[in-house]
Amino acid sequence: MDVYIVKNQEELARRAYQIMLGVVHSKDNVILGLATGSSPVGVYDLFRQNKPDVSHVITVNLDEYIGLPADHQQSYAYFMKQHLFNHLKFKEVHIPNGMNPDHGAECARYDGILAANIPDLQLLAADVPKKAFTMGIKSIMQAKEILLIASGVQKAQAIKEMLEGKVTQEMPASILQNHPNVIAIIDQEAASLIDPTLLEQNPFCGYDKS
Ligand SMILES: N[C@@H]1[C@@H](O)[C@H](O)[C@@H](COP(=O)(O)O)O[C@@H]1O
Repeated sequence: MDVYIVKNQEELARRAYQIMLGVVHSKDNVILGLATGSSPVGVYDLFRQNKPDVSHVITVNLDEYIGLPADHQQSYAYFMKQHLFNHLKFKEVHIPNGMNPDHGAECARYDGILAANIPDLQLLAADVPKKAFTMGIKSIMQAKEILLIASGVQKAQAIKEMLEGKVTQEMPASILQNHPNVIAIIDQEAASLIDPTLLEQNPFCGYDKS
């Protein structure tokens, strides 16, 4: 895993955008796996501002709440439209259909697994469903390249465990230790608990002091 530590969320978004743009420009058919949540918002802002040609790019989102239609403001489909899909013309965009009553069929269709194991789901608003369709770890591990971004002190313990701990289901991101092509961009707050000797010993670790 190549780990880059950057100053703040703005720098993180800039670096992540550059890497994604490199992938977008690298060939005629590109498939991007995309997430929602707060982490990629700055990256999507840069896509909207710069409007690169993505007419050859297919996107596949990670997840969707079961029971929410795509036009519901809490749905991930709505989030993606607001932040990205209403502003750039992709070749195709794919998000699990939260309204498919046949969950097995929807999982099969999306090559994912039923009932997302999202640890903080109970912290979400009461009107948000407790279950989601999500891409499985196996599918994620089949990606040719994985870009992980993390910012803020609230991610520090998870980042430490992901990099330093053993590979375990309790810390799903730890499995990325076994993927051959991962770039992690982490801001200083999220990197604050990483053992400094790990950073010194790892030739792939970069530390951006700018
Ligand atoms: N559906 C999204 C996920 O795709 C995302 O990985 C997660 C992380 O959110 P954050 O970046 O806010 O930590 O949020 C939601 O659950």
